[in-house]
Amino acid sequence: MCSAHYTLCFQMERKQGEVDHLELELDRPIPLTDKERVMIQDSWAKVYQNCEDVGVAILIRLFVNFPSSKQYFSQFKHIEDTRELEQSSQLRKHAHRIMNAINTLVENLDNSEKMASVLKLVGKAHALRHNVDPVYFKILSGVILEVLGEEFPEDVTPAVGSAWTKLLATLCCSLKAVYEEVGWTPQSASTG
Ligand code: HEM
Repeated sequence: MCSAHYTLCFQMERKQGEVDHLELELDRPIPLTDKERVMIQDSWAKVYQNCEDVGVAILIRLFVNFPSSKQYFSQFKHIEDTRELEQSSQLRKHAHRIMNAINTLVENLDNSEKMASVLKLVGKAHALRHNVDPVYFKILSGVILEVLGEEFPEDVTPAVGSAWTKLLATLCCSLKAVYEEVGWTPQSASTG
């Protein structure tokens, strides 16, 4: 159900070949090289200067292209108007939280213990408190790659994009491992 749903969502946006490719890329964590760490940190410095706008743009893209991802947010799950969504304080707060968490990961690319502890907290909160299907982390990762590539074409070159794909694969795989550790099952989710 998980991966079928994911594929279905992505078919709205992408060609099947690209879906398979991205799904595969996000499915296995590959260690970053030193050069890739620098590429991520340099490009993130630019992105983080526009933290609020980029965070909101990412979430708007997620919620407009994949409306089922809104189901978890009590305050805007029924809102369809993009401008109204943009004004939602719950959305803006979550955008801020995501950007902060990514910032901590980027600042600690060479500290795997710190990265694991951040991702453990995020995974536990989403599995146990918010009951979010982990498929949405992959969907969000695809959206992040897309928005960064479009908004920062000079900084996010294909090589930089591929370094980011590796980092997001680590994020998705670590969160999946936390979900497994806490015994989350698709049946327990309300995927409405
Ligand atoms: C990189 C991915 C993400 C990060 C770093 C992140 C981060 C966070 C953090 C730090 C919180 C507060 C945690 C807490 O309740 O203690 C939070 C809350 C939440 N997140 Fe995420 N999140 C991510 C992706 C998602 C996705 C994909 C969804 C669902 C589609 C989601 C749904 C929620 C919901 C429903 C809440 C509670 C919101 C509220 O109470 O206002 N998150 N997130």
